[in-house]
Amino acid sequence: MSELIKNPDKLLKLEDELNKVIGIRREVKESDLENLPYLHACIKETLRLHSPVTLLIPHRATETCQVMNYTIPKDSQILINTYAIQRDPEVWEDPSSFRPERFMNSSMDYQGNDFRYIPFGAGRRICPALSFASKVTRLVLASLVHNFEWSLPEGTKPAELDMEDIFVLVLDKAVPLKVVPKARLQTDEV
Ligand code: HEM
Repeated sequence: MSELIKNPDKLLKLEDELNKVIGIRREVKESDLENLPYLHACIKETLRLHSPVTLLIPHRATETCQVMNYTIPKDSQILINTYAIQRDPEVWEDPSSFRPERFMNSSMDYQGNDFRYIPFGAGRRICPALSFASKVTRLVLASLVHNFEWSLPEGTKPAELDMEDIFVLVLDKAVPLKVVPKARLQTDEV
């Protein structure tokens, strides 16, 4: 929500997709998700920039192994810095910008097959809730954007939003987002 409020053109694009696919007379359903590629791209881009588990869960090398030119001794503790990987300028164009479009018409997904993008980890210890989390985050974001118009409290400009992250157990927003909702659906369901 913070990135969308900060980038009103992206929010408009998402509202537009929701209006076209669902219309403004009913709420979003789980079965709509497969027809909302821009929504999915917004979630992927958010997980790239603001991956909650920035160093994955610590892993251990069960045997000495070679990774590129590095020898990893048996029993080393391994931390994978997804925060750095997913903002690496050698891999990502304009890495600090919120650009969901980079995931449109792209086969890159978060299933752990592409080490440039691993917000849920990879391999045997990949997040077991990947599929659940992917659906719930899309459903919640779609419902928030589809059911309400969002604006900032008077006097706050999108460009001034504080986007600093804070590292606790997972990465969180240092300054909570304050927004004002206004119902937009023309239905009695909300
Ligand atoms: C967007 C939401 C989520 C993200 C980005 C996420 C990400 C991750 C990551 C990066 C790992 C570590 C993988 C690794 O070290 O290779 C992990 C592990 C795990 N996640 Fe998630 N997760 C999310 C939601 C959830 C939810 C909702 C649950 C539970 C209902 C959950 C349960 C777990 C568990 C139990 C593990 C440990 C798996 C193991 O070590 O074998 N996650 N998750």
